[in-house]
Amino acid sequence: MASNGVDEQIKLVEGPAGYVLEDVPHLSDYILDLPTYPNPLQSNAAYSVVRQYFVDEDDTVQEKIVVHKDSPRGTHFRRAGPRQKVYFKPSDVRACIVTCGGLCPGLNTVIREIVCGLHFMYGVTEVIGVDCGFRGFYSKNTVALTPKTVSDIHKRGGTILGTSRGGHDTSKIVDNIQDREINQVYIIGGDGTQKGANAIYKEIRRRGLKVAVAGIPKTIDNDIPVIDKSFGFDTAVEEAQRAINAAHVEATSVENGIGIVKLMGRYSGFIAMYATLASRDVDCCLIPESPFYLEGKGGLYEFIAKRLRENGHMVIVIAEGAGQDLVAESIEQQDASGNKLLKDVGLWMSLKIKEYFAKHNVMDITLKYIDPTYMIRAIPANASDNVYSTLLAQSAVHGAMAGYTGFVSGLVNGRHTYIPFNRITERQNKVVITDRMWARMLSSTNQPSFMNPPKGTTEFTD
Ligand SMILES: Nc1ncnc2c1ncn2[C@@H]1O[C@H](COP(=O)(O)OP(=O)(O)OP(=O)(O)O)[C@@H](O)[C@H]1O
Ligand SMILES: O=P(O)(O)OC[C@H]1O[C@](O)(CO)[C@@H](O)[C@@H]1O
Ligand SMILES: [Mg+2]
Repeated sequence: MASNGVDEQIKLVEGPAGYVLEDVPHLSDYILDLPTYPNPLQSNAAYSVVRQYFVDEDDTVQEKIVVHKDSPRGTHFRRAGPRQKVYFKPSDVRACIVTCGGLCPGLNTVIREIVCGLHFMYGVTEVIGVDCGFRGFYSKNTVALTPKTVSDIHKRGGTILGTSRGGHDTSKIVDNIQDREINQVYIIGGDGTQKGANAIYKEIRRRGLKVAVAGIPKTIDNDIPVIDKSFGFDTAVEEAQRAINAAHVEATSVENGIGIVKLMGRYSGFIAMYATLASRDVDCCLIPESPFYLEGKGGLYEFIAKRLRENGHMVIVIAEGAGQDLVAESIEQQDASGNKLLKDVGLWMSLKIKEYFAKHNVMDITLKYIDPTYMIRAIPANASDNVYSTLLAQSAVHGAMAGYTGFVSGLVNGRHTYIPFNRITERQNKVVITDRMWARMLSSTNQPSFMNPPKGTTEFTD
């Protein structure tokens, strides 16, 4: 095994033909002579009939599956799933679960399936929930979680544990983990949360504790890299259809009707792009990754006037992070986690359009602005996200029981894997506007590319 020796977390294993495994840490990397136990699943009636239920230690999943005949084999991740041996005696396990960051459909499903997976697959009975995010470790009481208490929570939106932004104090959190004799920590949250989880893992390792830290990436914006998509994303896109439909009905019911829908997406426009593609009623989709301008040739005002003349109505979907540089602002504000607080670009754009059409006497318009922001994330997961969340949770449980730590459970090319924290926190996933998906979206709306703002007009102001 080759380790780069720079960061104890990065474990690289190289093989023939350019094969690289970006492996995840294991408790045995820093604690010697750990005892192992046979996996209780071997005698579980549901699983023992499955041939090859246990994952081979050497199974890995390739990151890039489109290759040429001479391509190197490239990066791989460890395949998730149950191992023959586990590193925890079930009766010794004391697990905890925490949810942090914004809400996302499926959070309760993940909580439920960690509790039920630990209980029914491994016979673990001690699972506690941390109240209200990271700060709950040191400022709140915990709640006992049993299969009974979580049995129907997947039907509810939100998180039964509560969530928060800010309040991450690594040493206080790890002190608390130590004091409560917790030895498995399941951390559900987005990019910020997983950075926090990484810090917790590193501190636990520095103290030499036998505590497995497993992350389950959560982001409604789909902005976590490497993984195929995040749980809850499908549900959010589906719910966004209701707002787009409403905007379309409003716009088509009047002369020169314009419906504007603002959707979530702080830095990444995935929800807006997929919701637009799914709907086919959208005339223009604006996302943070693709700057646009209002005035002049090729600008938004010109396009709106053209569409209204052609069709008599139009629908615009705008991601909340789009066009932020257009919205005049003096003081930049942040939330408790340090995330930039955004201006309401949907409202701003609605006012600008109304003002422009009135001032220039272009035509009489009727504009309705719909902001379903929190409605698309405060709902229970749909069927597909429920199944997906279940498998992510079960993978995390299998990984922690097998002694892996410092990892997130994630889907890569349709297979469940364990990915080291650093790989998902080092950058954000964004819509690549030179990729085919954005081109498909453009061809569905036939909107301007906004690539060539006319000279003389201020590029990003009106
Ligand atoms: N770099 C960091 N190191 C340690 N903790 C962090 C870091 N960034 C954020 N956190 C903590 O993680 C938690 C959640 O962070 P944040 O509010 O940014 O949400 P998130 O996990 O990114 O989810 P989302 O943005 O999808 O809603 C907060 O408690 C915050 O203090
Ligand atoms: O208002 P809150 O709860 O901070 O959450 C808003 C943010 O959360 C996100 O959904 C990410 O989870 C962003 O798209 C959005 O800007
Ligand atoms: Mg975030």
